Amino acid sequence: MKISKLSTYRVPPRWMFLKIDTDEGICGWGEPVIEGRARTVEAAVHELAELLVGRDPARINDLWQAMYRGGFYRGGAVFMSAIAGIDQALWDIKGKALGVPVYQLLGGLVRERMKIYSWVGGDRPADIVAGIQKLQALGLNTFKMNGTEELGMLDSAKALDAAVERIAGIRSAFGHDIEFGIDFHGRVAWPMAKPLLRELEPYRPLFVEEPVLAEQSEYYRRLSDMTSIPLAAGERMYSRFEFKRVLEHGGLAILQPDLSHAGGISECMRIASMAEAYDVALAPHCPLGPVALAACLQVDFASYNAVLQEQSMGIHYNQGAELLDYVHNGGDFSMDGGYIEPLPLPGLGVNVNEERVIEASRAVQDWRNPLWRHADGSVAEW
Ligand SMILES: O=C(O)[C@H](O)[C@@H](O)[C@@H](O)[C@H](O)CO
Ligand SMILES: [Mg+2]
Repeated sequence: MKISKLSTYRVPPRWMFLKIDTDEGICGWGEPVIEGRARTVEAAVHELAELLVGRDPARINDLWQAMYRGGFYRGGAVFMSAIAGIDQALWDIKGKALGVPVYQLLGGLVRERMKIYSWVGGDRPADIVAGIQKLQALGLNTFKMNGTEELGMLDSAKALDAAVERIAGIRSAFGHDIEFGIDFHGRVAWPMAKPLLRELEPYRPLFVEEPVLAEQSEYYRRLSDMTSIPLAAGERMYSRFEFKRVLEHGGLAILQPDLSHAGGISECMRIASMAEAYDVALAPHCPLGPVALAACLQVDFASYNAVLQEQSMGIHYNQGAELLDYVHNGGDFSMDGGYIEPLPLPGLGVNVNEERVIEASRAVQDWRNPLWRHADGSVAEW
């Protein structure tokens, strides 16, 4: 079998799908994208195609190494997202060619179902209690929300009180019948991370995500030493070579690699087992589409330390299309009771509605995250 063509489709809400065709009629799908930089990743995918067309798609490891090492420069969000989507599609082809779900090729199931969580509250966290009540009706009991709005490097007690009162309100509404993670989303700088974590301690969130920005990861250990709240990060780290340093330095209880940013299934399986060696849990990041989620689930079902899976159903970013709009087998992604079962179809387990993808790609707008500014006019972390 030989790779014959790579086609990319940027589609609403802010995703990109990659289709890899082969000379034997089997195709594979991937989801290479950096939210807000889809065209840049698209260019990277088509540059990498020069290494792939004419090659045997079964040789995933060699193709991965050639893409990663072959261009001298390596790593980073754009390049590793391009590799990630290509890797997903190669695993999809392999599974389809052998007639098995990818998790079978990764050693088989370690669990019967995978716990999922949903976003509530939007960019500026609001109406969280109502959001949780709506999803509780669907049987979900684990959620995530932004912890703050814009927050200055040195902000007021009032700003901290607003963040804490929001969380206190959740606990008074639901007690411990639900669990939730709080995403600091890179908005909290080192000077504010310590006081905010301390004030949130009594409400026992399941985790706090990106307590400081990934480029400040040397603080994870110091923050972890001063709080009992499990700290999580990983969506803005892009290979095992970055995760290695964070694991050695310590501080993170949960790694959140993104299957569409951190080199794909091949790389995230390696990151998962590195984390397990340090007794660190895995909770793949996935605010994206169905192919990215399917790739996450293949890793989740083959990784002992996978504990929680993000998915984008109802997320505030999904304007113009929803998680399952581009697939024929949406029923396989049932989340009743807050769990997903192994996807039954061979490959990644997604039956992509190609006609719908092509049609949607014709009228796509470029998505951009907002540029926030503080009251003094300086740029604020979004
Ligand atoms: O935890 C999450 O889902 C992420 O922080 C998410 O909000 C961002 O990755 C967003 O997709 C960037 O455009
Ligand atoms: Mg996050």
